[in-house]
Amino acid sequence: MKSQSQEGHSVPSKRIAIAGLGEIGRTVARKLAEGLPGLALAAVTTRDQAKAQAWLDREGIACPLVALDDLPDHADLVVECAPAAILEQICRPMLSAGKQVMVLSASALLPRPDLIDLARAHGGQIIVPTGALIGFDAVSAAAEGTIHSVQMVTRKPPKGLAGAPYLVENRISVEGLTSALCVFKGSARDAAAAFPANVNVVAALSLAGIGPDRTTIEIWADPAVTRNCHQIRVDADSASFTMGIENVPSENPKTGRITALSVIAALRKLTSPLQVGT
Ligand SMILES: NC(=O)C1=CN([C@@H]2O[C@H](COP(=O)(O)OP(=O)(O)OC[C@H]3O[C@@H](n4cnc5c(N)ncnc54)[C@H](O)[C@@H]3O)[C@@H](O)[C@H]2O)C=CC1
Ligand SMILES: O=C([O-])CC(=O)C(=O)O
Repeated sequence: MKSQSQEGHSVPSKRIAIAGLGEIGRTVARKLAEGLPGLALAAVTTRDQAKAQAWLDREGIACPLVALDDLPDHADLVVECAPAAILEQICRPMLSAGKQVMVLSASALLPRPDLIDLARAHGGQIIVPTGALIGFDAVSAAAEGTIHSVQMVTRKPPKGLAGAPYLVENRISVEGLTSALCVFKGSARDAAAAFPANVNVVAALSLAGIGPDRTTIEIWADPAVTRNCHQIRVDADSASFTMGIENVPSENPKTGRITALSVIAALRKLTSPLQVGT
């Protein structure tokens, strides 16, 4: 696969595969198929092959469907946008082959620091995009100095939290709420285990800043909000700042629409002659 450089030379494209053709995967696949400079959609891996093939045909996208283990043969970078449960299956073969994985299921990364060791040992790389959050530029800059605290408050419409393991195990119902209910307060590490598909954002934030044990979060099920709202307060020796984002939910109520766009922006940066932001 080749693409044209600005001088008109033909240069090999970076081959991108997508693992998980759901809300994020479909948007990213569409964009790659339309064209992103220096990047080529090289493969897709998904659970339901027939459904995925039907979608690719409808979209007019020609792209092989491959098995998880075969991803390293097809791609230089895999965008992991699949259920957290298969993070390891996606990362291990790619990282062992010295390749890159863009990880969206950041919650599943926290209990698996060995994947970072694997990347280090083989010259691979895990990239965690800002995803549904904001301000990792400032947080990672502040982390070069001393960050005293990172506190986050998340408010989601109840259906954006329904079914989370912590709610099920503790028999906390968020159905029919008439006022906001604080369903969790604790560390990013515990939140990621308790709400693995709902607050990947705090896992990613903790990796950008002071780690999963010192980053704290409150999670509210709030019937008064229609968006996935995140407020962050950082206190550091270089700056104090507060940041907020109100994400429009996608067809998957747990996932903000901006997430796939963050992936596309991060992919674009990989080959861009101009990079803005940390
Ligand atoms: N870091 C962040 O800011 C954010 C992370 N996320 C996370 O990103 C991931 C993807 O999110 P969505 O696209 O909204 O989820 P989704 O549920 O819409 O899509 C996941 C897709 O993976 C597919 N899948 C299931 N088993 C598979 C397998 N064995 N192999 C390949 N594909 C398989 C499913 O069929 C589905 O199409 C989730 O883990 C989600 O929690 C979501 C939003 C923000
Ligand atoms: O972090 C997540 O998994 C999703 C999220 O909160 C959002 O999209 O706003």
